[in-house]
Amino acid sequence: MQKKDLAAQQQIPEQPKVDPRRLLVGGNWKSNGNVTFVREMINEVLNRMKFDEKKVDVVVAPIVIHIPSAKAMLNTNIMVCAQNINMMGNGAYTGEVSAEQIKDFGLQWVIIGHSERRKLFSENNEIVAKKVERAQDQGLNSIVCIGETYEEREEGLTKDILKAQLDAIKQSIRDWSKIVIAYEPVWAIGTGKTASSDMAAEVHDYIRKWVAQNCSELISQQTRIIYGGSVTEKNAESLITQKDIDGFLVGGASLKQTFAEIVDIVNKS
Ligand SMILES: O=C[C@H](O)COP(=O)(O)O
Repeated sequence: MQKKDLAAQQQIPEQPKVDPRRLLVGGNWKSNGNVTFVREMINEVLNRMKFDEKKVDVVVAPIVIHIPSAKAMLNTNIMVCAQNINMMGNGAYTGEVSAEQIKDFGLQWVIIGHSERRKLFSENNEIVAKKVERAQDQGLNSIVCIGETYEEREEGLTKDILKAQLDAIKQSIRDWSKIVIAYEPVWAIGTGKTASSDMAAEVHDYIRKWVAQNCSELISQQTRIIYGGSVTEKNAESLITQKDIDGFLVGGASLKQTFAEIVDIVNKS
């Protein structure tokens, strides 16, 4: 019997088509919080949020020892994300967590190349590229962070820096459906200085064009490019209404009730 006939006979419902460019809001908790924070934030904020999960993906990234309890406590429509993976895999690498272990634990998401890791832990473009390769090998969804410093922007180097960061990861990516690019201008992270919506729109347009030129027009239209850098409930609307901004990676505001307000704004956009 043909598959089609079998499906009709068994009345198998058609799988809903997921928009590859559905919106995404990530909460990056960085190295914040304790056991009580995780429990209260999840029970009192995250699990009370209402959003259309076909329209918006919501992920939260706790520190690694909080991942198991967060995963157990969170409603199923909110996914847990690792903040980092190593570039080597399993082995004698004290203190490191591999992409294999993240996948084995049942996570699907990881943040790679955050500017804090680039700056404080000397992760250069080559290391970021290796980590992206590891994540791709394990089929993990990667939120790959790129962005320029204040000095680089002042010197008019923003696009050169972004191009170098994107060029570096290009060879590591075999499956673009597992890649989200997070544009996070370093000068806007944790400073209260957000890129204006025009400024962010211009950079997101540049990134999308880079994807079109280096991969394909179709992939560029299906790739999520999110913004991060002092996103709050006050600026979220003006940013999310830009055509090339597909969501946010939120730091400070993801540690409180404001995260739910940001998710709500994105959900209603
Ligand atoms: O990963 C998140 C970004 O670093 C943004 O952090 P922020 O919202 O505290 O500026």
